[in-house]
Amino acid sequence: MATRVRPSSKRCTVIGGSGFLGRHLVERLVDRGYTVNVFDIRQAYELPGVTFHQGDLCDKQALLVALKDVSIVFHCASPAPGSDDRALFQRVNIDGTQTVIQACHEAGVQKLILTSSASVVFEGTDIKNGREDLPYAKKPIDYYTETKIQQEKLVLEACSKEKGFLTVAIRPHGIFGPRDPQLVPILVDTARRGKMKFIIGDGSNLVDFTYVENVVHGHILAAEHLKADSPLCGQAYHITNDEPVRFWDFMSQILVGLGYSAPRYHLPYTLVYGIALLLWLIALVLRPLIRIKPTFTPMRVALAGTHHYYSCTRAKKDMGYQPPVPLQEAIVRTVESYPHLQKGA
Ligand SMILES: NC(=O)C1=CN([C@@H]2O[C@H](COP(=O)(O)OP(=O)(O)OC[C@H]3O[C@@H](n4cnc5c(N)ncnc54)[C@H](O)[C@@H]3O)[C@@H](O)[C@H]2O)C=CC1
Ligand SMILES: CC(C)=CCC[C@@H](C)[C@H]1CC[C@H]2C3=C(CC[C@]12C)[C@@]1(C)CCC(=O)C[C@@H]1CC3
Repeated sequence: MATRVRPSSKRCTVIGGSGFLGRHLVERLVDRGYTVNVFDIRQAYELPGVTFHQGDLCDKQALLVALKDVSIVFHCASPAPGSDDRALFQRVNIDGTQTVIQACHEAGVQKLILTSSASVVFEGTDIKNGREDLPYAKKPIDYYTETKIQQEKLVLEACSKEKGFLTVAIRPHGIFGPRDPQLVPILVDTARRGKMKFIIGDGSNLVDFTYVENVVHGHILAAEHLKADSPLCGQAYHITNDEPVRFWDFMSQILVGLGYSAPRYHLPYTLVYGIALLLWLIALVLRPLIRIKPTFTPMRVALAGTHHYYSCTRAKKDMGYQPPVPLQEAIVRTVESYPHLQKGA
């Protein structure tokens, strides 16, 4: 009689492993002696010891090939948050995550670690030291967040000790670091277009920005602590730098580090939010004729002008999380990693 071989606990697949976070995660897993498969719609790099599987996570048959003999799956794929394609978010983040769960069951995967987002509780108003038991946002700030909420619920509800399938969700916030295609490049682009002169509000709002290696550390700790008798099963965990910083101080440090001027002039939050909302509506109405992408979307204004920082107490208690890279060192490493974005480069 054929017996099913239990996959090694150090064989894993990273869905979204070609992305910013995914690639850092893959590199760290390889360093720690894991055998890694990457599943992604694109192959962005090559790495010895890593097997790439190119495919769409909505395609179960393609996924099953990448999940063969694997015990841990990290799911960190998502369309870019800036997209306004609602159907794409629904297809990938909700339907696709259902497909991932189904494929994990069929392939005999034991653990699924989802990259969620701390924004699942954010409605555009202040959150100070928010804990994981805050309710999900009733009015999420965009389609991305709306589908991240549904995605997290699907993954956490799928956790079943009886079936031997354990799940956990990691909620990072404002990830930054080398190779990030989003935060620093958008910031520099805005500065180069002369639009980084203004501070929205009084500039005292505190926000979490999380260095990518700390986010990776949180994912690996979660995978290694997730056991049938552990408190992690079916739970969500904030993973941040645990050093809330003034949003505008953080942005200014990056800008000045790259040779640009820090924003100086204050504008009232409600005025900027109102203008951003108006521009967004105009862009929506004109969409059949012309595609306009405003720099200051209501979502970015809300993120730039409110307090939103989160407590990591649960992750510290249940998995011994401490951010290995402090914020100041993380900023220095990040600035040094973008010589091509320096002013005048
Ligand atoms: N960047 C940030 O500040 C934050 C990100 N997150 C979450 O972290 C995760 C990773 O984000 P990033 O690395 O920043 O994004 P990224 O855009 O760099 O990486 C996402 C990867 O998913 C892949 N992908 C997209 N659709 C796919 C599909 N249908 N099938 C297979 N692969 C697909 C992309 O090709 C890409 O390589 C996402 O789930 C995101 O929601 C959460 C909080 C903050
Ligand atoms: C005002 C201005 C032009 C700022 C530029 C920086 C922004 C692009 C980032 C500041 C906070 C970031 C952030 C995210 C994306 C990039 C920023 C808006 C997320 C929306 C990415 C996806 C998430 O899950 C939550 C993040 C919150 C913070």
